[in-house]
Amino acid sequence: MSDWVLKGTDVSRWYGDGEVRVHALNGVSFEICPGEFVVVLGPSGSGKSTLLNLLGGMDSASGGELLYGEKNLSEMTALELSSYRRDVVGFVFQFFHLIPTLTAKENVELASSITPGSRSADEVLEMVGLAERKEHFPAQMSGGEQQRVSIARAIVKNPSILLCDEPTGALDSKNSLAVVKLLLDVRDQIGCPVVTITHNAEMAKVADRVFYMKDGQIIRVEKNEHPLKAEELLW
Ligand SMILES: Nc1ncnc2c1ncn2[C@@H]1O[C@H](COP(=O)(O)OP(=O)(O)OP(=O)(O)O)[C@@H](O)[C@H]1O
Repeated sequence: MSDWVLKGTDVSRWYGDGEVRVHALNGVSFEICPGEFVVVLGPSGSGKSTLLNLLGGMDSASGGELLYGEKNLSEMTALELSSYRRDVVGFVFQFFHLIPTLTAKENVELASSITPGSRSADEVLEMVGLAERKEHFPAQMSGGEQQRVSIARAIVKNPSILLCDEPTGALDSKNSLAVVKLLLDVRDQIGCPVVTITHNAEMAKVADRVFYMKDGQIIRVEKNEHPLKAEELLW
């Protein structure tokens, strides 16, 4: 068994051609290891979302190799990539993206219904502390609660990797801390690695490793020997 879940070697993503070519990602190499919590930090335009989209199979690299097990994501067929997104990856977005006409439980069940081997919606809603609110619609819930539902929706599939794009970006400090704590709990209970983009450098203190990005490159990887607990953060 390999000691990584995803491994990128010289991964690039560019848009356009000739003089107008934009290098969103410029030859990055990295590994995402089992059970680790990775925070990706960097200024706007540094390539964070591009990297996350490649890891999630929502976009394909222009060059280099991105391996999940023995499979290069860039060489997968559309059908294989679709299964990868459905069965392997859990996504959490800044603005939750819940379906407004479905209850919390129905939002979660929609995800479990398309993925074989999923957990039960009741179980994961309990895990995220929303057992009492599962029949509520998104509009009847706070932003923090909606993000909890979106985390439940991501983990009900038993993902092999959880990807989060600014999961606290739309939340106040109290709810942000609760979401960080929940993501750490999820990592501990499900055991999947978590990769999260943030603009908040404080969040990096709970990470096992921090990827610092600039101009389409990972310019530094920092390993935290003693990651903080969510309760210790000064948000
Ligand atoms: N579809 C696209 N076509 C052309 N250029 C793009 C496209 N997507 C991203 N880019 C460019 O690639 C670079 C990296 O963008 P990316 O969204 O990955 O940065 P980011 O670090 O996530 O930024 P932010 O923090 O603002 O979300 C930027 O210069 C961006 O303008």
